[in-house]
Formats: sequence, C-alpha cells, structure tokens
Amino acid sequence: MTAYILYAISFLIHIIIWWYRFKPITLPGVPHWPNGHFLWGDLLRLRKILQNNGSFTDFLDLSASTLGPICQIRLGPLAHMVIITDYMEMESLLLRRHQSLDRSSQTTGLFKTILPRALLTLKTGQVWRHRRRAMGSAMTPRFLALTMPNITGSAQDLVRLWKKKNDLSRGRSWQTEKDLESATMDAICGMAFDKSWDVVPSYIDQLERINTHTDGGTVEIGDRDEMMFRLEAPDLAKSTWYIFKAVPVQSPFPAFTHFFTRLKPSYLYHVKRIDDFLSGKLYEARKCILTTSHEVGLEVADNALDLLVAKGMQEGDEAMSDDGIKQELLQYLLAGTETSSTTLAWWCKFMTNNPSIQTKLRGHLLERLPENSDMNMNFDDLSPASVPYLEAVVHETLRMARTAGGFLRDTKEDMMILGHHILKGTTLAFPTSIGCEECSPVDHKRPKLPSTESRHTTDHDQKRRVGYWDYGTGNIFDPERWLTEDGRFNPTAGPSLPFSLGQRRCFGKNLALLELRVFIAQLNLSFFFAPIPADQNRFDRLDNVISHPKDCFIRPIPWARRDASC
Ligand code: HEM
Repeated sequence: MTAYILYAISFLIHIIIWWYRFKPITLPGVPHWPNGHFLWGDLLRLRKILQNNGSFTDFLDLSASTLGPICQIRLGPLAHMVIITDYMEMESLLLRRHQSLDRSSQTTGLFKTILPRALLTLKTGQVWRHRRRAMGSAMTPRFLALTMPNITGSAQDLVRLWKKKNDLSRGRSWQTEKDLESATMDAICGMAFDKSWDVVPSYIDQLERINTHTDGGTVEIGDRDEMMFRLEAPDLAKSTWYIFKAVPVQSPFPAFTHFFTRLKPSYLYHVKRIDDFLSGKLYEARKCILTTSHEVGLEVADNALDLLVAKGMQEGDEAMSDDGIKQELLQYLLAGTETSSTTLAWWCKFMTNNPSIQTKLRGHLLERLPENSDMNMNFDDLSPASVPYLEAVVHETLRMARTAGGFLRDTKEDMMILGHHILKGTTLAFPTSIGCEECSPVDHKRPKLPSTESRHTTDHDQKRRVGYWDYGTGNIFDPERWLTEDGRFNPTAGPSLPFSLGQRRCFGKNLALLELRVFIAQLNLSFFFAPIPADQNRFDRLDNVISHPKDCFIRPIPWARRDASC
C-alpha cells in the first residue's frame, strides 16, 4: 500500500515538474493576450491568422498594436517572445545596450543548417568581429563603385528580358519574382566572384528561340489570364536555390528537420555542386594572387573573393580559413539575392499603384542624370545628393516593403525594459512595423502631435534622433516624406529600420542600397508599370524569413509605346 502511495506521489511530482518545464512562459507584468491555451499559449490565435491568409508578421503587428509598446507572445511550450515597438527603446537597446543582447538562437538555429559558421550565425565575439572586419572591405564606397558595373549589367539584362516578355504577352501581365531573383543573383555573383551565372541572359536566349506566341509549353496563359513563362535556370543557380529552400523555415525543430534533409541524395548532390564551384574559384583566386603581392591584390580586387584572398595574404596566420571564405561567399548569395529581389518586387507593386510617382521619378532622373550617361550611370550619379527623389523612393520602398518583418535578439542577462524586468535568455522581437505605424494603442502612445510646434518640446522628444511621420500617414506610399522643404533627402525624417541598427545590423546595407538605386533607376527609365486587374493586385504577404508579396504581377510597357498610346 505504502509503495502505491509513493508511486502516486512520485507520479504527481513528475506531472508538476513537466507542467512547469513545458507550460508557456509568462513574464509577470508584461501585457499578453488573454485566455491563452494552457499548453499552446497563443499558437491557436496565430493559427487563425495564418488560416485567414495572414502571416507571422501580421501576428507580431496585431499583438503590438493591441497590447502596447512592450508585450509578450507565448508560442507553445518552446518559444516565447517579448515584442518591443517603442522607437526610443528600440534604439537604446540596439545602439547602446547591445552588450546585453546577442543574435537570437532562433535565427542561428534556422540558418546554421546551411551556414553553420558565417557572420549571420556566429554569436557576437572575437571570431565574428574578425569576420566582420575582413568582410567590411567589400562594403566600402570605393569597392562598391568598382564592382557597380556588375549590378548595372544585370539590371540592363532584366530590361531586355522584360521587353522580350512584353512583346510575347500582348498586353497581359506576368508574375515576376523569379525574374527579379535571377537578376539580383547575377548581380551578386558578379560582385562575389567577378563572373555572373548569366541566369537572365539564359532566359532571353530561351525566349528568342520561341517562334509562336504559345510555343511548346514555354509560354502559356494561366488561370488568371496572366502570361506564364516556363524558363530553365542554369545548373549553379538551380543548386543554390535548392540549398536555400532547405532552410527549415516552417519547422519547430530546425536542426532535427535538417538532419533528415542532409540524408537526401538530391541535397548532397546540390551541396557538392556548389562546394566544388566555390573550391574551384578559391583555387583560381589563390593562384592568381601568387603572381603579385597582397598590396597590389587589395588595390585591384574588383570582387569579394579576390579581396578576401588578398586580405588573407596580408594577415598571414590570422587569415580566414578556406572554409570561412566559402561560408561567407555562400552567405553573400543567400543574404544578398532574395532580400533585394523581394524589395524590388514590392517596388513593382507600389509603382503599379502609383502612376504619378513613376512619372515624377522618371522626370527627376532625366533632369538630374548626366546627358551622356546613356543608362550607364556611375556611383556618384546615383548618390542621394545627385538624385534625392530616387533615394526617397528607395527608402520609402524599404519602409513599406518590410522585407524583414522584424529581427530578434536574446537577452544575455536580466534587464529592465520599459519598466519591466525581463529575464536572461528571453527572445526580444523588433518588428519593422515601427516604420509604418507607431504601433502602440492610443493610451500608450506618445502624446498625439497635431502641430509641428509641439514636436520637439518634451525631454523624450529632445533625445530622439529621428523625426515622426505625420499621424495616420504611415501606410501611404509617399516618397516626399523623406525630403526636406528644399528637396534634399533626409535619412532621419522618421522611423524606419529595414536593416536594423547597432553592431548586428545588416552587414550588406550599402550594397543593398546601391543595388536598389541601380535597378530602380534602370527599370523606371525603361518602363511604365501599367495597371493590372484587381484580382492580381493583392498585397497579402507570405512570410518565409523574408516577407514576400503573395502575388507580384506586373505589366511593364516601354515608355515610348505608352506615350504613343496616350
Ligand atoms: C533590401 C535588402 C536587405 C535587407 C532588407 C536586409 C535586412 C537585414 C536584416 C533586418 C538583418 C538582421 C539584422 C539584425 O538582426 O539586427 C540583416 C542581417 C544581415 N544581412 Fe542583410 N538585408 C539586405 C541585404 C543584404 C545584402 C545585399 C547582404 C550581403 C551581400 C546582406 C548581408 C547580411 C548579413 C551578413 C547579415 C548578418 C550580419 C551580422 O550578424 O553580423 N544583407 N539583413
């Protein structure tokens, strides 16, 4: 009998321990959704949003706008996040209190599967610092200016592709995310290894071989009366996309899921193909540098690989290993293509819906760019000072696109945030909605600012580095908001954090901005984005780490043809 009682007590103790171990964590005092499930927390609420075509980003935004500038969501027994949407507090945490934070293990867990030892996944420390210093030379204005022709060439290939598609589609629209991803991959490959994979030129080749308008399944009309082009990418591009798709975005156990992915022969095949390519490139670069000195190598390097190899020679024993260089180059492709192409996809949608902004941008570029540039603008031609309205369009696109729906940090120690005690090991989420809305509900908000005089009066406001957007205008695409009265671009006109802030902010920001300037200038000068049917013009999101538009139909018409038809 006593044994039964002891068994029962021990069973009860196990249940209680299990319950405390696995029940969703709730930080006292930090607002949260009421009536969370005893085990799944707010996961059921999230599921409802996903079922209604919403995204995880929508859930973050809704939580912040309903619960306040600091709130928590409980994603079942395994994940818990504190969401911060007070702009001043975000800046303070990311810029000044960053020693208490690090890249979140949720982010590293996801990307470690394909990039176990790259900038993106390293925890902040000596190795990360050394990497960031070494890679930093690839983001200087001098280097970017040198490698810019790779971007210009890829943008011009895209213009040729769209002209060809336009000829074949007889006024129909087509989905364009793949075109953009291919073009940015060509640009990034050129910058990374001085040799583009010619993905877009290979599409043009395939289209040029078509004789009729609906030939052999390459060109078809889709369910929504759009034109569909079935084009084959070169092998290296296909393998890269295959590897990127293996990032276990939807899995609650990324390492576990990836363990099984790694057993697939097709995965191993594509990884080997890319690894062989990178090893070959590295071998060639090393051979080349042996014929010269590292000083000369650093001076003439016009791609990231040559730069890293020359830097390695300069550093001797401290140099990055071959594995490190290959990881960083693969990361260049991963972080540098889909982010920029998705931002451009959003830009196409914003242009389609804002004809007057397209016309204004074209007028601005025609007026400001040197007459003889003949579409081959140089680095200074596209600087914010030379073409401020272009810069305003780029920043407005980033603000509204929210390509990264947010970014995460883990706390390395107990902290006080907005008056709440946040435990060590908590994941903090910083949604990029901060650029579109002041997310807090009315009673948590800073005092409403009806007039400009009241804007800089309080202490809180005096410390603020950036201005405010006019109340209620956050969701309107309006590049003018970034311009001063005399037409100059003002980067601190209002809140917007597409690349995050502080020491773990986006490493590729300068390159991304240059890519966007070049692509947007080339595409705007070449095409008018004509209206599309309402059922192709939705703004729903698909969150896949990057926040994609679910649909990206376009109907670009060369300006000459459009002007003739007006
Ligand atoms: C429009 C384009 C882009 C956007 C919106 C974007 C956004 C971001 C964001 C939000 C982060 C996380 C920052 C954080 O956690 O605080 C990040 C990190 C990073 N990005 Fe980008 N990015 C873009 C383009 C690029 C490009 C072109 C490259 C490189 C070729 C790049 C390389 C990286 C790297 C290496 C990191 C990790 C940095 C570190 O932890 O040290 N990104 N990016």
